[in-house]
Amino acid sequence: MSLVQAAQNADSAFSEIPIIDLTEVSNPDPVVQRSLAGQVRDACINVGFFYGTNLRLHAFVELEPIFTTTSHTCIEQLDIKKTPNFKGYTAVLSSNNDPANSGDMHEGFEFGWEELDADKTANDPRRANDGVMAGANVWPSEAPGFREGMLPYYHAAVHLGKSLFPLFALALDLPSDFFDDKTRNSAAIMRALHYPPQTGPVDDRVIGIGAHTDFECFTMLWQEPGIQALQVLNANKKWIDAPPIPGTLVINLGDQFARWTNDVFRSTVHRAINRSGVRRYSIPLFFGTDYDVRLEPISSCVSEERPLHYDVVTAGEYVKARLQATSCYQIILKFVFYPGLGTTRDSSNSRRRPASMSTCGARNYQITVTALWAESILYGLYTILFAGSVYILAFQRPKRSYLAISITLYVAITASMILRLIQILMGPRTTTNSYLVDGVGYSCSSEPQSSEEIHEAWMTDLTNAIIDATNALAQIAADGLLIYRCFIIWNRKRYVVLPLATLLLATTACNLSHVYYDCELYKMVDHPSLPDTPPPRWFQLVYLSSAFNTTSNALALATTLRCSISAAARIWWVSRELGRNLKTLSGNIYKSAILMIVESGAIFSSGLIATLIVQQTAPDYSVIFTYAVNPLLGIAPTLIIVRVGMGHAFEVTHVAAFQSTLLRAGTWTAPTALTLCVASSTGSSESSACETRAKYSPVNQPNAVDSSNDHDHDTA
Ligand SMILES: O=C(O)CCC(=O)C(=O)O
Ligand SMILES: [Fe+2]
Repeated sequence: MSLVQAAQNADSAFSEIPIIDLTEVSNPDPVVQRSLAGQVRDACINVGFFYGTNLRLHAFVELEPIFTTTSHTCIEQLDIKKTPNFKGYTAVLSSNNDPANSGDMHEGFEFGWEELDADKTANDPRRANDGVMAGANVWPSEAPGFREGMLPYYHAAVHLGKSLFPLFALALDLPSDFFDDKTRNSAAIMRALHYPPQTGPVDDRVIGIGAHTDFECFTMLWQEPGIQALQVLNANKKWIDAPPIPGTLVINLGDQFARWTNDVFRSTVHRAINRSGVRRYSIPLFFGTDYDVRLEPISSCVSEERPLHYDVVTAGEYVKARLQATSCYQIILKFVFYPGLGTTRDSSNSRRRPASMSTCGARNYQITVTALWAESILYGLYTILFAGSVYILAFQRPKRSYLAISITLYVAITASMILRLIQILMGPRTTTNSYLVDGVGYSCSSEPQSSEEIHEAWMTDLTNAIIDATNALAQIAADGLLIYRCFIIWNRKRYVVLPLATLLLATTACNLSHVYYDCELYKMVDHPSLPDTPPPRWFQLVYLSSAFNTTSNALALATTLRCSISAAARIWWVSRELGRNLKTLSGNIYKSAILMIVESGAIFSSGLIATLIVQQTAPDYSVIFTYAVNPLLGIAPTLIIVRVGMGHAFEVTHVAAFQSTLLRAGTWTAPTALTLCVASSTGSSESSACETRAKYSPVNQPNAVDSSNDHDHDTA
């Protein structure tokens, strides 16, 4: 009978799970293999589950310490939501396998391939291809025996799992080595699960593990003897018990096989409820193909009467989408801080110390209040500076554009501060009941969010979108000014500012994309029929928004830093040359340093760098820096604007005449083409320009300078 015919005639109203003796699983005799494959084929087509007996695999793993002795602080550090690769600890109720349910009543610990000698795994090139799971396992430091106990069992189970693939291949009328090149990297994930007992009336929406299918090729499940919990759904929608049978493993098919076989092999729905009155342990090993393998249907499983059931995706894409939908159930909020740098994750899965859940509750509130204080104090200083800039520039018509930049910056930064304040005042639960990892806010409690919390989360997402837009505007104004100043300081050399302008353009494009995806996110959560579990598009949007935010932050930092370095370098060089040649600057080193810091916008770049460092080293406190850096974005350019207004700004103008004057006077020794003058920036301050020159010129010949070249080049 063909596979398609067998599937059409399948009898899936089973009342028990078949048992297959796998003693001979490694016997190469084709007759033995075919007989075994026949039994496997029947079980896979009709039930999707079977018990394997005589496996010579001994799971004796002591799970007690990991779930009872290990301290909560230790284990919470390894929360799966804080690791970048879905490995680590899952708390009770923090995953949800059945979208109709409210959370799974189990906790678990998840890990993947690792050599017993951990150093070997780190350098194993085969592991580079582990898709969403790529990256090291995490192990609880307080239970060192856990790793040593689990890994030998893991290796033995993976070995056994590999030996089952030829049987599945033969069962599908394929050559026995069909899966060899698709299972080179053992995409095998093991979970140690602990089910607390559920006694008394049990809410059907909160059970051990809700109804689900597994997502890999097949699962090999060890169950603690003597405790019934696992149930399998038959075609009559009846739950059939699959009790533990000593010496066996339950083997069930997952969605990868269902996709590959166009549902000829069944990925059967199952669940677990521990009503035994005592806690229960189980250890599933989810065995998939390599993540880059495309789940293309086997041709013998597709026909006219059985058309294609699924789109083709890679195993990695499929597993990732399912993992996200299951384990991120609690993520409702999305915060992105400016300038951010709220998210600094690089996409290469590099591990960083996550913000810990210890910032939840009152502590988070305290940190937020401290951050607000820091921001307010700096904002106060900024306001004084801004008022000063308006006072100085209000009557200087040629400098109207400086005044416009100062006002734009102040309005944008004030708006973002006010919005942030509104966000905090309107979202007290969010402030006290969430923690941040990589720019995504998580609820601290494992309870599903109340409608008030969800409402607050919407508000947060909305205000975030607006704050991001105002920050984008402030960024353009601030960086635009810095770049323009560089242009002036570098004597209008285009090659200096063109790369900076390109960087600013790229930053703006990323910022706008970031705002766009924030708005899309808001639109999505604002929908009246928001599903309990975030749909895949939600994750896509969070990912895109975060990716653009990270990129724009990186570009903004690059732009600001390059501007600061270019300006500071030029100022330093010019001052040094002056000092060396005119020999009167030695007393002004201090002044030059201040000049370099203020006029290069280094105050802001230093703030950004400090924020990044704190995010990496003490992420719990990074909020304080993230808030404080906001007014700095205004302070740095406004300081420059004030100096320009007062006629003290550093200008390197085209004063060949000055140089030649000095040369003529025999005081100029630099062989370079340095053309410089420290002067004020307006035509009206001509005298102060000359004074400055006079001060720097030992021969005191200001009148010899051709002032016609010396008029303000800076009438932006
Ligand atoms: O623990 C069990 O019995 C079932 C576990 C399971 O189905 C799973 O983790 O996918
Ligand atoms: Fe399962």
